[in-house]
Amino acid sequence: MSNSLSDHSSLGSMCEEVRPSFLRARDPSVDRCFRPRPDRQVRLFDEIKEEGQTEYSSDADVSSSYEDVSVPLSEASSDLSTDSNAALVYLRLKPVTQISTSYTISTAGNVLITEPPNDASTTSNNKSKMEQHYSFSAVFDSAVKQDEVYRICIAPRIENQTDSFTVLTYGTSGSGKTFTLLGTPSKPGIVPRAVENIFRMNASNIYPQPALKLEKGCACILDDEALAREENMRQTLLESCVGLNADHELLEKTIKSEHDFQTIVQDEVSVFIWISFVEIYNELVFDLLAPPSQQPKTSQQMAPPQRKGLKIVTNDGKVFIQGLTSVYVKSCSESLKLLHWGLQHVSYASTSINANSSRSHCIFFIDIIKYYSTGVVVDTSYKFCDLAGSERLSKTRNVGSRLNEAKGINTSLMTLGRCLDAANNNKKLKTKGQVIPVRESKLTMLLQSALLGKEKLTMIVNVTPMDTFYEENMNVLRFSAIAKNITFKQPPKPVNKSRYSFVVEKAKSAAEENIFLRSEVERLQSEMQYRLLEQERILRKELVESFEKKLEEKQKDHEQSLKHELQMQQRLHDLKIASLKRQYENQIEDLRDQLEEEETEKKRRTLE
Ligand SMILES: Nc1ncnc2c1ncn2[C@@H]1O[C@H](COP(=O)(O)OP(=O)(O)OP(=O)(O)O)[C@@H](O)[C@H]1O
Repeated sequence: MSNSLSDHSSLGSMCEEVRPSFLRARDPSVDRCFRPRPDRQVRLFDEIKEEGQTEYSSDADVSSSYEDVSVPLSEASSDLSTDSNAALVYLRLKPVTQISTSYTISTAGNVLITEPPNDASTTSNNKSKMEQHYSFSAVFDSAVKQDEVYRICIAPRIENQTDSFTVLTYGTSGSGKTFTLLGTPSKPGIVPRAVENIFRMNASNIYPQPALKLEKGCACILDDEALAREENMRQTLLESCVGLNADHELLEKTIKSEHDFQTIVQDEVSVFIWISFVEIYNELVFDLLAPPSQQPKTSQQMAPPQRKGLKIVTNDGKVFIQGLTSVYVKSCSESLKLLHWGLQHVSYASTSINANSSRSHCIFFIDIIKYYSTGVVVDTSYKFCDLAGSERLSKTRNVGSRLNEAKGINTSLMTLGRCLDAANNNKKLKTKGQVIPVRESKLTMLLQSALLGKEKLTMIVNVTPMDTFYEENMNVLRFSAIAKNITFKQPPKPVNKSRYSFVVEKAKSAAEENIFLRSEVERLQSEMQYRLLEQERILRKELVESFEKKLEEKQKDHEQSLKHELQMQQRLHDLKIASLKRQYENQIEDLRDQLEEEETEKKRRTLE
C-alpha cells in the first residue's frame, strides 16, 4: 500500500487527468516537538451536537462518560497500523477549485495536518490557531482515481475471501461518499468494482440455481417450491431493470479496462451469491429491492406512506432484517442493475450543499455462501454502507422534514461514534468492560458485527478541503481519529458448519437432488421388480418342490396300494387256483373211481 508522499504522488501521476494538488507538503525539517500543540484536548462530539438535540443519557447502556474521553488529536501516529484486526481508515480529499491552505499532507503521506483558516468562518474551539495531525491508513489526494482507491482499500479484503467486512464512507454532505462507493458509469466506485471482482474470482463456480440461502443468518437448502419462488422474484426484479442496460455496458467496460481480476479455479466448490439493499431513513429500515408491487409509485418522493419499516432481529448472535428481499444473482451485471434499480427508491433531496443529497444511510449487502464437496458450508458477508452526510443544521439551512432528517442522521452518526468510542476505550483499557451501545440506533444495530469486532471494518473518510467546510471537517476528522485507533479482537474464523453437510450432501442443488431422487426411485423400482421376480421364482420353486414331494408321496402311496392290491389279487388268484386244483383233483379222483368201477364191472361181466 502506498503511504509515502512519493508513492502517493506517483499514484497521481499514473492517472490521466492529473490535477494540481492544493495541498502543501510540510517542511520535514521542522521537528514535531517544536510544532505548536493545542492547549487542551477536545472531546469527540462537542462540535457535532446541534441545536435542539438532547444529550444522550449517561444511564444508557454505556458505562463510559465523555468527561473521561479525550482524543489525542494533536499527536498523529505516523505509523501505518500493521495489526490485521485494526480498523482501516482512509482519507479521501475531494477535488475543489478553491484551493485551501488549511490542509497539508505529511511527507509520510498518511497524516493530514490542519490549520484553521484566517477568516471569520471559524468559530468556537476551532478558532485556536493550533495545527492538528490526523493519521490514516493512507491519504488520497484529489488526483487519486477510483481504481486506485479500490485497489488499496477494498481489493485485499475481497481477495482474502474468508473474512466478512463492512465498509463505511463518512463525511460531510457533498464530500464524495456516494461517489467513492458507487461512482458513475464512467468512473465506477468501490461497489461495482467489488462486485465484478467477486464474480470474476468465482466465475467457474457460480451455481446456476438459488439452492442455498441464508435464512435468519444460517445457510439453508431451499426446497423446490422455495426455489421456484426465488427464481420468479429474481426474474420479476430483473425485468424491472431493462432500462438500465446502456449505462451498464459502459460501467463494465470501464472496470474491465482498469482491472485484471483473476478467476480462481476451484473444483470442489459451488458458490451462491445473494444481494440485498436497505436504507435507514428517519430511524426506519426500508427494503430497496422489494418487488415492484411493493415499491412506492414515485421514486423521488420522501418516505412514501405505503413503505413499511422492517424489523431488525438478532438470532444466536447473528443480525438480520425480518422480511428483507434477498436476490440470488448470477453475474456482476445482474447485481449492479438491481443495485441501481434499488437506488431509484432511495430518499434523495436537495440541500443547500448538495443538490442530490442522500438523506438516508444506505447499506448494500453481498452474502456469499460456499458449499464444498466435503459437505462444509462457509458464508461471508460484505456490507457497503453509504452514510448520510454529517452536517451542521445552520450550514444546510434545513427546515421542516429536512430538519428532522438531519437530526435523525446526526443522531445515528453520534451513536455510531459512541460505539467506536466505546470500542476504542475497551482497547485502551484492555478490558471488555464498556458496553458498546449498538442497540441505540438502527444503523449501529445493522453494523454491529463490525462494531463488536466480529468482522473487519474499513472506513473511508471524505473531506471537501475548503475553508467553508473547515469546522465540519474537524468533526469528521475527530470521528475518524477514534475509528483509526480501534483494534478489534481476532474475528472468528469461518466455522465449518458440518451440521449442514449431511443434508447438503444429499441435495447439492435442487436439480441434482431431483436427478438423485429420480435415479433413486428408478433404482428402488428396479430393485423391487427384481425382488418380486426373485420371490416369484422362489415361490415357484417351493411350489414345484412341494408338488413334487406330494406327487412322490402320492406315487408312493399309490405304489403301496397297488402293491397291496397286487398282493391281494395274487393271494386271491392263488386261492382260486388252489380251489380249482382241488376241484379238478376231486373230479379226477371221481373219474378214476368211476373208471375203476367200470373196469371192475367189465371184468365181472367177462367172468360171467
Ligand atoms: N473524488 C471526486 N472526483 C470527482 N468528483 C467528485 C469526487 N468526489 C465527489 N465528487 C462529486 O461531488 C458531488 C457530490 O458527491 P456525492 O454525491 O458523492 O457526495 P455525498 O458525500 O454522497 O453527499 P450526501 O451526503 O449529501 O449524499 C458529485 O457530483 C460527485 O460526482
